[in-house]
Amino acid sequence: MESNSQKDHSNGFQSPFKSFATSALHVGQEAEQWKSMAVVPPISLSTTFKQFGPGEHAGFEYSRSGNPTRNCLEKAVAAVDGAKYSLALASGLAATMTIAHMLKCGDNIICMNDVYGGTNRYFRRVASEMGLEVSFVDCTKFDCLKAAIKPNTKLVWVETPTNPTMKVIDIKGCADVVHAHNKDIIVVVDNTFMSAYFQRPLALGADICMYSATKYMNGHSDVVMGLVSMNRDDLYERLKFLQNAIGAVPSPFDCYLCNRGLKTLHLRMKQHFINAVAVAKFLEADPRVDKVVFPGLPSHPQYELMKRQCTGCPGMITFYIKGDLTNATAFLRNLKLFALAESLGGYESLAEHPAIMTHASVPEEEREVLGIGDTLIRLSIGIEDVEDIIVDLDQALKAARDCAI
Ligand SMILES: Cc1ncc(COP(=O)(O)O)c(C=O)c1O
Ligand SMILES: N[C@@H](CC[Se]C[C@H](N)C(=O)O)C(=O)O
Repeated sequence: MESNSQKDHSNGFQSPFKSFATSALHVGQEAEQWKSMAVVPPISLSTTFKQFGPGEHAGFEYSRSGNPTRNCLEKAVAAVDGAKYSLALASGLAATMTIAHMLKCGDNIICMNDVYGGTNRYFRRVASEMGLEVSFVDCTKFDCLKAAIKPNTKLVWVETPTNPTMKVIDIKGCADVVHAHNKDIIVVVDNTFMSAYFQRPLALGADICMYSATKYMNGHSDVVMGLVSMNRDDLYERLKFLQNAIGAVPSPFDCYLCNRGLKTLHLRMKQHFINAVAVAKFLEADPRVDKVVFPGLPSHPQYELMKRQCTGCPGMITFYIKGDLTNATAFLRNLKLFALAESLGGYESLAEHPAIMTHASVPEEEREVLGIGDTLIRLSIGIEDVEDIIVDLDQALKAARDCAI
């Protein structure tokens, strides 16, 4: 992260990370690593690799344990995360599961009380069933976090901004609280919403930076993948072992695609940011909208924190439409340019209803407490022409209002 004096004063966020694009394009992609001198890493589909003698090989033995195309991706991701190491897994949830396998029966995990529905479901209905103890805590409040740490706490899991209510967690503050208590507690940040371009959790004190690469990191809605980056040698050794021992690895073709997607991450994120600010301003000024939650607007309660810990803001906007479920449904049904679909972070605009779709797995009472109600709509603003995005939202809001008349 650049120092305060190097801030980009045009928008108040931190300056972009130095040589981000150059690293994304070149680290791990050296043509010299291939006999063919291929400039674009080849897709290495072979499941196995010939050995010179038993146990004597050229760096690869079996594709689950290590794959040349996956290596290229992992090196590029480590570089853009400012990390020493990165590992690719079969999905974001496979990454979560692999991280959870570092713990043992009876260990405690503190998880931010507002996280992606599938993460909540994994911790509550899978990890808990296997003997891990999980406490859901509001990590935006350091007092609550501090009070929740127990002698058996081994891992703290936060997501920022949270999916879908966009609460922002102070990563450095959180890591400081946890590590002051016990430096061995592993702080994991789910960086899916921000991508490596806008936020570097490791530089802020986190031990592991994790992604659903299905989203912005790949950015083309055509790959399901997870990524984990870290600096600590011990964490890398353990996770590399688990990557192979559990075996939730991505295919070489998916690694190729994600590696390619990463090459335009900086360009995509800049456009997502520009488009999202315009859309958030449009929605905020619209009388058919009750409330907009977008961390890139001064109206967001943690806007100052966002500017302190991020270099910008992605295309994720949550808003509460006026009316009830009928209006929310009419809005979503009438969108034309936006697809009504789960997922986010692709080049195309998507809209969804978290209570019915992505967060249906969160118990209803918890959803209510978190504000994931009938009128909450989540948008993933794509990189189309922003005027067209706004025209589409405007006509769908009109249809939503008219359906109540
Ligand atoms: C913030 C966040 N983390 C993790 C996941 C899980 O990722 P995946 O779908 O790639 O398993 C998702 C979405 O599914 C998500 O939105
Ligand atoms: N993280 C994505 C994925 C959505 Se939910 C997927 C599926 N229905 C499930 O329950 O696992 C998002 O859009 O937030």
